[in-house]
Amino acid sequence: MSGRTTALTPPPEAGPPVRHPDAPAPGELIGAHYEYCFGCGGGVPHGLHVEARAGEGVSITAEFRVKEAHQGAPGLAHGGVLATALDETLGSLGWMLRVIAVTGRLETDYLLPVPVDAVLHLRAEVTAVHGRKIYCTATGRIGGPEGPVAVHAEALFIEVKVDHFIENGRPAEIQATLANPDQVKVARAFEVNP
Ligand SMILES: CCCCCCCCCCCCCC(=O)SCCNC(=O)CCNC(=O)[C@H](O)C(C)(C)COP(=O)(O)OP(=O)(O)OC[C@H]1O[C@@H](n2cnc3c(N)ncnc32)[C@H](O)[C@@H]1OP(=O)(O)O
Repeated sequence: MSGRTTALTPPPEAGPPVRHPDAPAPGELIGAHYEYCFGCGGGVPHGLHVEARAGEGVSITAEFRVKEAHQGAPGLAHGGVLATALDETLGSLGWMLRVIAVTGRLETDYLLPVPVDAVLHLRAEVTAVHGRKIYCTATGRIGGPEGPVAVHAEALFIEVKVDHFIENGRPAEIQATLANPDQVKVARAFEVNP
């Protein structure tokens, strides 16, 4: 890697993103990729429960309501939680490309404080792809989908195979995940064979 700016700037030979023909239709709700994901899983009581939908092109829209458990300062969302919401939305872009990808780099700008109970209206899109490297951006707005931008991120995701999780995850969770037909269905949706 040759420095921060370069890492988030696609090289000239990078190509435009291509929406996969089997990507979910615009507006379609994308379920949690893992029940115990802190960003989207329904099995995490204090999780973010980000709800993502397929967008136009290679984009995702999502919503996250800030709860009391997400505070950093009194009545305000913690910056790390907001970065998680951006990260989660960006991670869902894999559905549009039909690849599994993990965050390599995430750079976040915080423009406005986000109060508890506010809904963060998120939008992420892929800007370029180069080999396994997926360049993308995301914004989170408050006060409505067209409201002012409260947070903005530039990110680089790296495509991985399912082995990435099998080799690195804790065995108990990996075994439970692979024994769950719903989870296997999610993995198949990405055209990987667990
Ligand atoms: C069972 C089913 C499960 C389904 C689960 C769905 C999960 C979805 C989850 C979504 C949840 C939400 C999202 C989450 O929270 S994902 C969780 C947070 N992220 C991680 O845990 C990732 C941890 N990192 C790694 O595992 C490895 O470092 C990866 C896999 C990323 C790369 O290691 P790998 O050995 O594979 O590849 P490589 O090192 O040859 O690099 C390849 C290329 O990439 C470039 N590069 C690499 N890193 C960086 C960087 N930091 N900045 C700039 N560039 C970087 C590198 O220069 C090279 O470029 P080039 O030289 O080729 O030009």
